[in-house]
Amino acid sequence: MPIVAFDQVTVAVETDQSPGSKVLLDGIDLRLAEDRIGVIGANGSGKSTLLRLVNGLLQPTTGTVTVDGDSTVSAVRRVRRNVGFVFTDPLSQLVMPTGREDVELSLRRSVRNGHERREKAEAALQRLGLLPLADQSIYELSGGERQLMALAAVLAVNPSVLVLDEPSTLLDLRNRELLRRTLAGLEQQIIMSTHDLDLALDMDRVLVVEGGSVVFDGSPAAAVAAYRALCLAGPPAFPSPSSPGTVRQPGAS
Ligand SMILES: Nc1ncnc2c1ncn2[C@@H]1O[C@H](COP(=O)(O)OP(=O)(O)OP(=O)(O)O)[C@@H](O)[C@H]1O
Repeated sequence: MPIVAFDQVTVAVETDQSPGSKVLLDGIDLRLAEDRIGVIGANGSGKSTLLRLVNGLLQPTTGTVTVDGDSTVSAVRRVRRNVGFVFTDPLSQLVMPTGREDVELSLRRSVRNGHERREKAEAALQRLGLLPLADQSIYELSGGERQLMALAAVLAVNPSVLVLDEPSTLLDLRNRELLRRTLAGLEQQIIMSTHDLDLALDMDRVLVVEGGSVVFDGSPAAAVAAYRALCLAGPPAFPSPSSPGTVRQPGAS
């Protein structure tokens, strides 16, 4: 598996509301080498910000993020070839009139031959049961259908790391199960944020993000318990340090 490493990462931005800098992430030190990594946490805790660092969509203010040793700043092109990113909102990703055209577009750089490209696009659509919808306008698809279409476009290029930002938000139960089965069958390393705690339990390792810090890092069951405690009882109701996994205090490096 690839290794995604965060070394002393902070992200800070300036906004009209905070002319100094607003810290979105602080003290992130991670070495992600497992096949399936989940990221959970409350709204606005910093999950998307963390994920966007992995393929260089966002650059750290301080510290470094690397994917198999490639910096997301100095080697961003190589990182982007290796890391596929699926956005929460499929309309921020799907730019062509139909899903088929979108999948073919994403293959344009890696597959020069038009016939081969069409075949690969067909296979990617087939894998997610999307062939019947492939030639329909993106705007005529339901939100969930679009979400699967965006996943198909990213999977078509076979990235070695797949980053998914809340991929099941728009999916019904049947399509959520299709997503689970599809993800389970992939050889890629997966890093996924989700509010769906069942999906989180499918992972090998789960990070809990709160207030821009990773406050728990460990097994899925322990992480979900930590997150529930955090939400329901309020901080600092984390599991005791003897629980499986690592409890981290916000801001600690
Ligand atoms: N460019 C930006 N400028 C200012 N604030 C930002 C910026 N990007 C994100 N934020 C803020 O940073 C915090 C974390 O945002 P982020 O999108 O990472 O949260 P999240 O955990 O993914 O939330 P959700 O579960 O609601 O999707 C939020 O308070 C958000 O408003």
